[in-house]
Amino acid sequence: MLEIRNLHKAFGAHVVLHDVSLTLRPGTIHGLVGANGAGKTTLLHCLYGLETDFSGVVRATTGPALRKQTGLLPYEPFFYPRLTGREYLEFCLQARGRPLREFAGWNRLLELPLDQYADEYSAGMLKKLALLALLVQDFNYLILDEPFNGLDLEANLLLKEILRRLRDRGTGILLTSHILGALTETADEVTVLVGGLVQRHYSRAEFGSLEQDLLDSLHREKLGLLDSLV
Ligand SMILES: Nc1ncnc2c1ncn2[C@@H]1O[C@H](COP(=O)(O)OP(=O)(O)OP(=O)(O)O)[C@@H](O)[C@H]1O
Repeated sequence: MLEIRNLHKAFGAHVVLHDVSLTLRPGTIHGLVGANGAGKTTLLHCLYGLETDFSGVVRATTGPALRKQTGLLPYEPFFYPRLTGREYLEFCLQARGRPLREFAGWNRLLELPLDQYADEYSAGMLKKLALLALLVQDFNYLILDEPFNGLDLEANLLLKEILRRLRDRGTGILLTSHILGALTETADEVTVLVGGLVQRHYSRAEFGSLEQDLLDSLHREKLGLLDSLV
């Protein structure tokens, strides 16, 4: 299990995460939802060790160190423009000390032109390349920041199915999305972050009220704003 306990993170005087706790169990998909600026990416960065200046506990409760058994899809992955897709995948494997392998199986699904340079890829193709680099590595846990963003309809459907199958064979997946349907169709539980605080954890059985709660809080906020304007 990956555990975040009492995570507190500030940038200077700006407190971005207040005492956040959540767990990612093997064989589950855990969705993280929240408004722009709520702290989702910061939370993922603290979990993965890209931010280190925080208080609280982040750890894998069993097995090797968290980063050894976890793959991260950053919100904006970096690509060397003059590496081909295939070279990028090989680079990712080598950087992890993993043996090189054939990518054809997974790429029959994603259909990337692996021998073209990354700077010839569209934004959606780059997203697929970053996902492919994770899929070929068989991680125990995946942390995915907006994995559906920028993918075409077919790739969105495919990714949902891939995530469900990985979950079913034991992978723990923590993902953020602004597309509520993508979360409720795949996730087993959802955590709502508001202003860096966990507002509530929802189990799958509670997803019906999740949409209504989000709508209510949105409406309350917007109506309050409207009252002050008109
Ligand atoms: N390196 C940084 N320095 C200072 N402030 C930062 C830094 N990174 C993030 N922040 C601030 O932390 C807050 C949370 O940002 P974060 O990117 O975690 O939000 P988010 O929930 O992922 O938003 P979005 O949905 O827009 O991606 C924001 O107010 C942001 O301005």
